[in-house]
Amino acid sequence: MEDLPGIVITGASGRMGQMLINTVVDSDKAKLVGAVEREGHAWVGQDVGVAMGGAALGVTVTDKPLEAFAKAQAVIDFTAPAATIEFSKLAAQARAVHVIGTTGMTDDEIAQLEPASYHAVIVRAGNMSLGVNLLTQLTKKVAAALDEDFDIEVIEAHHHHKVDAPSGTALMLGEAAAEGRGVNLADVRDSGRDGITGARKRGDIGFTAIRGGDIVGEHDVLFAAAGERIVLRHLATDRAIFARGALKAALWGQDKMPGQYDMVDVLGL
Ligand SMILES: NC(=O)C1=CN([C@@H]2O[C@H](COP(=O)(O)OP(=O)(O)OC[C@H]3O[C@@H](n4cnc5c(N)ncnc54)[C@H](O)[C@@H]3O)[C@@H](O)[C@H]2O)C=CC1
Ligand SMILES: O=C(O)C1=N[C@H](C(=O)O)C[C@H](O)C1
Repeated sequence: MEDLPGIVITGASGRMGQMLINTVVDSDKAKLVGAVEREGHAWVGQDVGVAMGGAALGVTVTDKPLEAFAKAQAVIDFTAPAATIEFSKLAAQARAVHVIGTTGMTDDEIAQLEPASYHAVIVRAGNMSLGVNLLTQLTKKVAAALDEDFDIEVIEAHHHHKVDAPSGTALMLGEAAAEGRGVNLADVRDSGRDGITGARKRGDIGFTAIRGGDIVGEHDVLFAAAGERIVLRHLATDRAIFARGALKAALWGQDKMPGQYDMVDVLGL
């Protein structure tokens, strides 16, 4: 037990934070050594197991991330963009692997992770599941095989609490489609149609976001041409798939050189 890699979970009270804590506690390959929440959060100072409504886990929720990271081999972070940028600096200081699931980061925010990656391993992906990462590879292949007679649309659906759109997964799938086509997503991205939009532009990659209820995460990549359609689909029904992927990434990163990686690297796809 003592030799197992120690993991800190940030955003401990969140939907993913709680799922990650349970996943690490249930694992025989890692141990939970820290739980971080934002300053002023009601859980700070409480045992994280008790705060979650269960038995004590011997880990007190803290709002001092560096103190927690210093005791860990990996930090698993599903929080918010500003917090993730700050955590990247602290995880690098502690030489801990930083697994980032946070989505909704701008290009400028993503660029701010680079200095940390000179000192520590960063694994970042908008979706940590095996199924979605496999779907990105399929999307790339299908997009490469078809020409612009096929309009590409990415349609995603999530629960009503989600704050960013399109989802990180939708953007991963859009990037994969653009790569297959040999174009830059930024040049062909069409998000948020509303009003008199004009006819669809040939070669564009469109995005539609649905928000409702407790949908965990659903993604379709639609290839639509005259007379036929292909739909590639992933349905997430349990957040455990993301937590399992994140833990796998934390363990995978233990013997890697500092740098930025993604789940395609971790899964060897
Ligand atoms: N990459 C993937 O596979 C997945 C990514 N996500 C992403 O993970 C993120 C979190 O999702 P949820 O858990 O649903 O959200 P949530 O809102 O339930 O949880 C976020 C947590 O982060 C905490 N937090 C925010 N700022 C903080 C700070 N400065 N220090 C410490 N804690 C802080 C909040 O208090 C909250 O507990 C989102 O960006 C979401 O899109 C979610 C599922 C899968
Ligand atoms: O916020 C979520 O819940 C999810 N976020 C990720 C995304 O933005 O794609 C992954 C998953 O779909 C759930």
